[in-house]
Amino acid sequence: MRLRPAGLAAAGIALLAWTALAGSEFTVTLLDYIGLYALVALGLVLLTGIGGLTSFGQAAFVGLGAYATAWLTTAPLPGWLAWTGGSPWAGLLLGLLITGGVAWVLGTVSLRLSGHYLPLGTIAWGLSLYFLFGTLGFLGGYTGLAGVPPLSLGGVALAGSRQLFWVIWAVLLAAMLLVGNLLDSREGRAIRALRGGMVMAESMGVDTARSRIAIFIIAALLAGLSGWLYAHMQRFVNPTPFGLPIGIEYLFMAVVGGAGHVWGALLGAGVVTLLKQWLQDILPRLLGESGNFETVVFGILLVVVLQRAREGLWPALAAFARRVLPLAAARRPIDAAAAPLARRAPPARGDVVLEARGLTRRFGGLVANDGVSLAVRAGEVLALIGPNGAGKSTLFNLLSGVDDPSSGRVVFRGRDMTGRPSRESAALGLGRTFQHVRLLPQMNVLDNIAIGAHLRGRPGLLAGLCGAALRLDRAAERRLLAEAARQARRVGLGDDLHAPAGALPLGRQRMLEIARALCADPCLLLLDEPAAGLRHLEKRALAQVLAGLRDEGMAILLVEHDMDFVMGLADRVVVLEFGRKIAEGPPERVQNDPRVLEAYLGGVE
Ligand SMILES: Nc1ncnc2c1ncn2[C@@H]1O[C@H](COP(=O)(O)OP(=O)(O)OP(=O)(O)O)[C@@H](O)[C@H]1O
Repeated sequence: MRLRPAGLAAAGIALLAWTALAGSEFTVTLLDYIGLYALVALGLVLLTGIGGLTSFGQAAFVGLGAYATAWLTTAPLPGWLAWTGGSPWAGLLLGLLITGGVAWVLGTVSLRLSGHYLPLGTIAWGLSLYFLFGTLGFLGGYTGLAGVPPLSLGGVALAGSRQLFWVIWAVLLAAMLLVGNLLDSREGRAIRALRGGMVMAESMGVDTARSRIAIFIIAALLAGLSGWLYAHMQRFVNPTPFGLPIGIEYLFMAVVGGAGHVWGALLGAGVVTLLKQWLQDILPRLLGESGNFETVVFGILLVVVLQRAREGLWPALAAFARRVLPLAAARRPIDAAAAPLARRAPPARGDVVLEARGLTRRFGGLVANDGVSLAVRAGEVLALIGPNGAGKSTLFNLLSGVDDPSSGRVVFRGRDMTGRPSRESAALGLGRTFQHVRLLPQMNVLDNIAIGAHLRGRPGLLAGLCGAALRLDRAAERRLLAEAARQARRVGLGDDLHAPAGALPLGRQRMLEIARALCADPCLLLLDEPAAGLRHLEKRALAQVLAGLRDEGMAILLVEHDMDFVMGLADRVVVLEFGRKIAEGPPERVQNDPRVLEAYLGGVE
């Protein structure tokens, strides 16, 4: 008999409940702290491990949640808040509102930063909020606010750690369930796509700025929720637990546990909290003097984890469990009977789909594209060729909305798309692949392909996030996955649906990118060197797929260096040299054009 992961989780929860009932006061208090820390680490899993945005400032959001409720429940309230009666539940509402609002403002400002500037930005506001907590008189300065009342449910005060245990862990498990649901959805794929790079995500139609803000706010709300529980557990708040060192510790928990996995948050919080406790006991005894030696050990451990198990402990633990336990594979069934997704009205064969009108792109003094014009029609394959550095990739970026021309216009399906973001072209039916494949290697083939269908399931962001978290999106999700499976089969990936995309050989990864583009129901495909790195048979299969798509009326523009591939497939060829178009026409004519031979061979006798 095979064990189901959900069964294992239920056994773990039962063990936890038993520990809470039978364990000592000390053990239960430790479990309470693990639960509180895991809530914050869960936000970091979403934000950092999955969304790729590193934050050192989460402790400050915990502080906002804690101070909001501590103030509301202890201070003399102004008239407009009198209706709350100083209730902890109103404190929760206020805390979440303040945390969400501050996160929205900070996110709007700091998520514009990229690379290492973003973590530096989070350190800056993490420090600022910490000092703000200590400076504001009505928050009690560095002494803090005392006399915070306990939570009460149905008239029963939850004053002890044993009673609070049930609340903390119920909140944590519910949050883990909701975040897990969210990640297993259309919005979740969009969030995961952020890690594959903004260019890829935007090309699939994801509004990356909105998705980044959304996960930033969700992570902050989870931290604020933890702060609320913390304040009513401690019954006292001061700034110390909300400073930068604790912010770093939260990140440490997520990284150690496995920042890319929901369960990694719990594992990391558990391991770090227990280890810290143990080290604080044992190190002073071993060394014969007191001090924060555990911090030194944590620093060393972090280096070891980053070197030896960069993905954290959870993937290693899961792999071990798969080896020793008869675990059932978690495969989502594909509902072949799911209603097909709606399709866009295709352009008539022969209609101009995409036009470049006098495109020029200058990089300083270098003119990478110089007044290039071309048109791609429905039902044809147009190949863009030219020696290295001729300006093909630059033109591709202009046509797909990744870059803006210095002058000239891009017209797609009759609309001027010059200067518009690539997701708007994607919405109009432009699908693309990349010169260097961009996919999510850990995610399976099916989900990678389904990212392409992002714009074909269309609830707004908030409805999408809530619907996914509450599993209200299952019917739509079945249709998206059925479509992804259909496209996978179309390019010959039908047997690889559940394999991690990173495990495929390069040729099949390129096919995956084509299936992902097809999943968007495009009328134009831009393929950047699709045959690069493919073996002979793979190239033949690719040519067959592309010829089939052309016969269905697809417009295809491809950049390619492999001349046999181009000449066998293309209906027309455009040749660039030094950024200028030097020839255009059917393959046989272009092949014999003296200017083309000159460009490629450096002259003809
Ligand atoms: N972001 C940039 N900044 C400065 N110069 C650039 C930039 N992108 C491209 N270039 C320059 O523009 C010219 C055209 O480059 P591009 O990559 O478009 O050529 P290509 O035909 O795609 O070459 P390859 O076949 O080698 O990929 C090159 O001289 C390149 O160095």
